[in-house]
Amino acid sequence: MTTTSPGPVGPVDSSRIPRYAGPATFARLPRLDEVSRADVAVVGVPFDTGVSYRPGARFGGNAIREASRLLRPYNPAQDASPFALAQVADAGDIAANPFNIDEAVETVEAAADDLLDTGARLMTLGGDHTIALPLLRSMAKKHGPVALLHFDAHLDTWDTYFGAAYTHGTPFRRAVEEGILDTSALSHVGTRGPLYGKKDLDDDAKMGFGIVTSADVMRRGVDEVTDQLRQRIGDRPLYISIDIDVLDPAHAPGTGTPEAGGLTSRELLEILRGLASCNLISADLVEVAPAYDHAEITSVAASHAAYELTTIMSRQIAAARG
Ligand SMILES: N=C(N)NCCCC(=O)O
Ligand SMILES: [Zn+2]
Ligand SMILES: [Zn+2]
Repeated sequence: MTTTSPGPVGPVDSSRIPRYAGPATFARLPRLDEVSRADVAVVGVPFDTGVSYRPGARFGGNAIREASRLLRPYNPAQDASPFALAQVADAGDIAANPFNIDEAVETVEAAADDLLDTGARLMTLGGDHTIALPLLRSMAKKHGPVALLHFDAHLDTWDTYFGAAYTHGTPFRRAVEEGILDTSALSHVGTRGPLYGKKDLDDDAKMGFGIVTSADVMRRGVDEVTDQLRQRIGDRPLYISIDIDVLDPAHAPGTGTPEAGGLTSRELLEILRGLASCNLISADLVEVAPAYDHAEITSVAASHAAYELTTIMSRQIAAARG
């Protein structure tokens, strides 16, 4: 006897229920507890105790959910209906201790482990960049050391702040030290802005990172840059971490450590689309701080970036299923 599976539960139909009605989930998708399991779990991490300047990214995930109400089910840029190809669901938030960074890092890692154990890929909505470390630990337990594509104005490979090892400026140095990254495939994209000294760049290069600066994207163009990134990544398991401050403050004012001269949202979305053939195991999008936003500029851009990443993962899940 053959049983026909009902297929993925998609978003609320905005032609029947106005898109501004009801509590927000990412893209109006079902909650994880409303479906039996998810291929892609969108999960929030409301945590911002690791920031060095403006706080507020603890509210980022919910701001992105609110801004994502306008996402529609068909993605023409990738010719795909991501929420029909795979079950994407909103897994709610990981409750991380705001008064104890070490404990919060452990909580995020354990929660990510639990979600990965169900076979889901993660689309994590931050939160500040500290959370990339426990997420990468969890990825490495499942996949071994992973390739990293890091979109950010900042290197985030600094050593410590005020003696603290776990901060939003230090996750990738910790990750390299812990051996959880594949150091033959590490790239920063969108880097710019003043540093503490030239040594920041020397240290970063010694860790294995290649840099595509924000100015490189402008001079060389999206296609050439994306080709280069694809070649460096190959077919390795890839984790993408997007700090929304990779965008120019004109495109993302709502963030904690803004730097002038960044990418446009169009450039970011096009680079992401160009990575659709990579083996994307999970991704995060961090540092949206809605108190500094205007008219949801930042959270709309973030919701679209998360939509492209989700589309890439859904397509790959569907392709692997055959
Ligand atoms: N990860 C982000 N957004 N920023 C890191 C900036 C670290 C600093 O204050 O030098
Ligand atoms: Zn940054
Ligand atoms: Zn960052």
